[in-house]
Amino acid sequence: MPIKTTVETLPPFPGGGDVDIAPLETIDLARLLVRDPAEVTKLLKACIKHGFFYLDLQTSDVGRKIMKDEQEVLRFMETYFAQSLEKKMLDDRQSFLHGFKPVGTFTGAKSDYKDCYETLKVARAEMLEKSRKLPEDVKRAIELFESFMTGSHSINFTLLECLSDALGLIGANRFEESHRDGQETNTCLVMLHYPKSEGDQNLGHNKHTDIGSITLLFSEQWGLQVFAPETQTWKFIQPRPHGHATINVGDSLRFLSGKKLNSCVHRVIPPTGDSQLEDRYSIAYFLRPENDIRYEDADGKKVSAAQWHDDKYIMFGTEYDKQERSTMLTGGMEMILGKA
Ligand SMILES: O=C(O)CCC(=O)C(=O)O
Ligand SMILES: [Fe+2]
Repeated sequence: MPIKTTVETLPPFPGGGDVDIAPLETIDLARLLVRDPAEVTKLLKACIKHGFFYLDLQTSDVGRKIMKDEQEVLRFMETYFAQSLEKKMLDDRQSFLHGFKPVGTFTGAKSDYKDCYETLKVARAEMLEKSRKLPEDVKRAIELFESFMTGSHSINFTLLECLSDALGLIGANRFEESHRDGQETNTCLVMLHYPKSEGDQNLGHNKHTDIGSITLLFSEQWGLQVFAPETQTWKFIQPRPHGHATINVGDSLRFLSGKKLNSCVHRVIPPTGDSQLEDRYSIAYFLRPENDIRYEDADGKKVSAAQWHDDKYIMFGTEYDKQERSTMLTGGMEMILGKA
């Protein structure tokens, strides 16, 4: 019997008082796997309206397997990130796609702050070829990473196929055709750690839309917020551990859909205010299109997926006021949703 997530078992809000929670839809993976027409329509609606939803993983084998792997990846992360900065910096490849990134590389969740998270990235291509360049700790747990990333990829691909069906796309216009196996891509796994910290100049993860097509996100802890157009305020996403992933549409899928699908503007801030009172961990699998695929960006300019990826990462590190003057950070969504 699958364990069902109930409201009673969900983690309470650590900030105390009332919390404004984003009303996200829940989509059932098992129903999508059999292409249940009502569930496929529900998926499309969620991707048009908010571009953010929960995916129930409890009802299918692939879902239950990924939940099990996720627990092991979290244990891996606790051990990995507990190492000294000096040791982790050995995995820094000065890359947006591979290896370690220290805290403070990008702008933070408020002006004058830098980000408050470190990451370890594993690109799908390097995992598939079991590259010698992979971080040593990842190599030692290669079976886990292979299983987790294969499962994540197949779940995201199911979503992609269902969205192509729902939009009636055929032939080369189907989304799968811009995400073909064997083509160069920036698809990757990112493990994020927000270290416990108090009163310094680092805060959360600045507002943004995701670069790629579909993000499969796991976090058991509070901190993730979405900008709600109906109230023009930030709302927290209720973490739903042991049962659900959070999915969001990224810029690339929005652009590939001719801007029919929407992506959500989101950020991470400590639920207790200005300081991160506990270590927070999250895991994101970013499905991205082939590097050579071209689409029209938020300003109507033709750009390749690889260029959008690199330019957006550069924007993540650019000063606040320059970010505010560009449509890049939020993929043009602020023109639709309102300014976050
Ligand atoms: O840490 C999180 O929950 C979200 C991270 C995120 O939005 C991202 O890495 O794009
Ligand atoms: Fe994100």
